Amino acid sequence: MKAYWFDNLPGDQREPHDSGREVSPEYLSKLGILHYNYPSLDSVNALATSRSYKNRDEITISPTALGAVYDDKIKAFFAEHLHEDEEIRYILDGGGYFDVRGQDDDWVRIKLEKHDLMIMPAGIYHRFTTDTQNYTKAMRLFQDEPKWTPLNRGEGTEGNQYRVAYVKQRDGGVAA
Ligand SMILES: CSCCC(=O)/C(O)=C/O
Ligand SMILES: [Fe+2]
Repeated sequence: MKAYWFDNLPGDQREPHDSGREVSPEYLSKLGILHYNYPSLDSVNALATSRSYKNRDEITISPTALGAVYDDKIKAFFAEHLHEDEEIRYILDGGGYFDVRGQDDDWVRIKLEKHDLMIMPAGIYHRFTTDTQNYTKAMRLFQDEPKWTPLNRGEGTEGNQYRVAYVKQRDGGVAA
């Protein structure tokens, strides 16, 4: 895993877009992002149990696996959105980038590789893309229903109760 500020330059979303400015694990944890490297599924299972996760699935995101819909799929994942539940993503093979919004609304890019596991809080604005390998195989762990439900930013998300609670927690309990 490596985290850095996104460079905001135009170009293919799958390129690194590395500004050269690293983001520390402390800052990520302030945003509510936790990261582990788990070579064994035993650790993933233990974490899932400790956080009461009930469901999981596996997804392969590649032109071979998805065929003609690959481009549409990575466009959909790259639209800025939030989820109303905490989510765990565990990279089984390949890699990819999660971009999450920092406190000043700038993008932090998180590069995930095989055996990286990330916990993302409910309410954080984010997006995902494959990298230039065009191959991500991931386990998605869900606290409840095994459903990927994105709420795109701007469609009433500012007043969403999970968004409001997330911002309050992130900013130390002081409403913005
Ligand atoms: C790498 S898992 C697929 C993407 C995903 O689950 C998600 O929530 C993108 O924002
Ligand atoms: Fe998402």
